[in-house]
Amino acid sequence: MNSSSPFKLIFVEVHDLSTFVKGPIVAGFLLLCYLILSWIYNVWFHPLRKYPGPLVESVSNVPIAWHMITGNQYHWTLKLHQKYGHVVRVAPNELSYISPDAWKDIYGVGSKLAGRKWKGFYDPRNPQLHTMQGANDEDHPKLRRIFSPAFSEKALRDQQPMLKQYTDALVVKLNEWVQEQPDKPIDISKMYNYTTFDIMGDLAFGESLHMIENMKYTPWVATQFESIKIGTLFIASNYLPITKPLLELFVWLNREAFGYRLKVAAEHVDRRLATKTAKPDIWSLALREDLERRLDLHEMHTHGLLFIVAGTETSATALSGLTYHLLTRPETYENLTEEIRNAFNSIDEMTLQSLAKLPYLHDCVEEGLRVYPPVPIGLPREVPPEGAVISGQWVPPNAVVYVSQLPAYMDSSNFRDPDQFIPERWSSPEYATDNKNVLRPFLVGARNCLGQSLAYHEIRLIIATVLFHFDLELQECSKDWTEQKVYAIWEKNPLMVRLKPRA
Ligand code: HEM
Repeated sequence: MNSSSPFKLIFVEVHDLSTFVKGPIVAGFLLLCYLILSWIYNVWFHPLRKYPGPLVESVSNVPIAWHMITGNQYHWTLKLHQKYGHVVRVAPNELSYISPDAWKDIYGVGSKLAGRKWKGFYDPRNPQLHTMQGANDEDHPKLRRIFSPAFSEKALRDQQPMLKQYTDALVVKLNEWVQEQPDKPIDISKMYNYTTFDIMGDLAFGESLHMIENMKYTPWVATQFESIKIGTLFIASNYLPITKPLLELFVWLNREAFGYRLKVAAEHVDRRLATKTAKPDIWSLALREDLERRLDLHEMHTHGLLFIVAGTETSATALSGLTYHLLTRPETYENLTEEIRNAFNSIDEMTLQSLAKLPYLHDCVEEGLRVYPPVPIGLPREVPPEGAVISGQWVPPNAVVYVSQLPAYMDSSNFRDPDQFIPERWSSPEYATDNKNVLRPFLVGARNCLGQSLAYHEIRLIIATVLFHFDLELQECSKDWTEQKVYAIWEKNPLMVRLKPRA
């Protein structure tokens, strides 16, 4: 035996073992060879080798998958950007950006990447993607044209009575709470969720989900949070293909549960379609006669599901973040409350249009979206076969790229005092050097958020209604409320506040 050759040593010794033991040893050896070769390739030959990033992240997908499943992706990406600058190689084939120009290059109008949603993140089996959100570049504008009239300023004006109906119901419930148990704190974040779900139920299904009324989630709505969290496991498995068979088995074993979300959405949509109603909801505008593209029944169901997923938790998250930050900065809270209470003598005077004109409310909402964006991570796109120039640098085909939202908003190269909640930065010359156009919580370009105007109206109306009627006090147990995990979206903790009817 030649003792100078370790490979020979292994093979000779393996040769003497039983086949039962030999198999795993050979497989392990081959796996090790594969890993070493791929590490060498990733460091010295990979087309992204020139991009800055830590060595381990550049050679292996384990760190990104780990941070994803432990809910730590945002904090980890932020640290990497603070160390390596505006673009970081966060995984062998993946780049994260935090510069304003990257928004335009990746998602902007005319970008060839905008519609190339990375399948590792946007799983084609997810029914929510059998919609405009998952449509190709040819079909997307046609589908979007079907629904955009339902989100126009005119439609939103028509929907105002419905929006006010739910904010009134919220006030009734909050008043009942205060009268029955004046000293007992309430989870205001949950109340916001109930409100946005009831509103979207009305818009997408023509009926309330009765969550404000019952003060609890329906089982169907509760599965939305679980499914998003489980979804993170599926995304992570794309980085570690070895785990895929296990997850596939899990899907197969739970196939009924996976179908449940679409099934219930379909029942709601069917009920709405069977109702002849003059209500100005989404379907009254989406089923017009003059359309070049018609939806089949499955697409109606999947779009119903999309609106509920996209248009509820997001707005409620923005509201919760805004409320928390207002309550941690008493001066700001008082200024905003004063602006709202001075602007209206009664709640009936409060309209979507009048709220949109309140300057301090505007600045607070923008700042709330900056420090606590509902989608804090990056939404990945795949570079097309011809490659692309992003933020002034060439990126090779098939690389996965995105702008990481919260890391971009928390970086001192974009904002002065980035981790402070300072609404004044949106209007004061003191903050003129802030890179304000990096704030894109609704994305940019043709694939941006269809419900952006609705979301702004909802956020303004709900926060203004609450502050008009009540004084709020943050409870000690929620002092560190933003210390939360992120599973694509925030895993929100209860936001406990004490309410007092305004004096
Ligand atoms: C603060 C609240 C909201 C935020 C931050 C937000 C953010 C976003 C973002 C980042 C996207 C792009 C998703 C992607 O590329 O994967 C998106 C898409 C979308 N959002 Fe929102 N959203 C909000 C509220 C709403 C509301 C109230 C609706 C109403 C139903 C809505 C409906 C949609 C739809 C339909 C899309 C898909 C658009 C397309 O693919 O063309 N969103 N939203």
